[in-house]
Amino acid sequence: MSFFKVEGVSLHFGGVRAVDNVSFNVDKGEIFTIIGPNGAGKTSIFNLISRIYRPTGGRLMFEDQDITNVAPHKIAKMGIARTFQNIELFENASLLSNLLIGRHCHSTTQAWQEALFLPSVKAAERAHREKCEEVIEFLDLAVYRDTYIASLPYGIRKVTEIARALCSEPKIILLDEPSSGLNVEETDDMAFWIRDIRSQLGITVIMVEHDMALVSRVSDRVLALNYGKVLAMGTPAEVQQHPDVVAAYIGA
Ligand SMILES: Nc1ncnc2c1ncn2[C@@H]1O[C@H](COP(=O)(O)OP(=O)(O)OP(=O)(O)O)[C@@H](O)[C@H]1O
Repeated sequence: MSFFKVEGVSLHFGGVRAVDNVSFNVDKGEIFTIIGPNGAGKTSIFNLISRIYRPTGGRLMFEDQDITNVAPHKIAKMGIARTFQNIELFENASLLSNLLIGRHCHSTTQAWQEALFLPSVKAAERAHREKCEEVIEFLDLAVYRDTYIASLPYGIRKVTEIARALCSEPKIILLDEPSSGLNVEETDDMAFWIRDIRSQLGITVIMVEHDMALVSRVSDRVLALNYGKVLAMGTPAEVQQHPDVVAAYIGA
């Protein structure tokens, strides 16, 4: 069984080929990173996987199921969660409230049951809170649990976004530039979190990242894109030394 597969996927915006016939596989438990100069098509691939965009051609397979036409909310329910390049949290809510929102794809109770506050609703609520507390503990966020997002330092917000994605208990987490805006020490911590997400939680990581030191430290394999096309794929060292990749970055 192949875990996650992108097969000949394209995305065109008018005349712009943001993604042009791209194929790759990601194995279960892998840390797979997509790199490329600005405008290479990295975010477009994330938006295709999370179904924000519908591909112009090709298909996406997850655990041998064709997910090309699955609705975005169902993608989350199937076990694919993501973070965004520009943090997307509710600023005027506590860290814990933001995580509880991240659990909503697991909600099985109906509005009428919630209105009556039935025992099943109380049990579900307790389970949601327990999961959030587990994630808070895992990412060392307990001290910030009740703090409003607006009052949190940027680095903690980045970790909170990851926490929110983890609360949905994903099989794959898509991290869009996890180190952007972080200082050296915070980037160092981020490398540990990324590796722990894989090693301790068994979650597969697909990441878009510009910081090549971080890419080399954590990635099993790297895919390099330019102008929507695959330039190279392999270990971080193989891809970094690939002449087409070197040329793309020098020309960028
Ligand atoms: N909604 C859109 N409408 C039109 N063109 C778009 C749209 N989204 C992306 N593009 C174009 O598609 C190409 C790929 O963009 P994308 O954002 O995927 O690149 P990227 O590799 O993520 O870049 P960056 O590193 O700057 O975030 C670019 O030429 C971009 O201008």
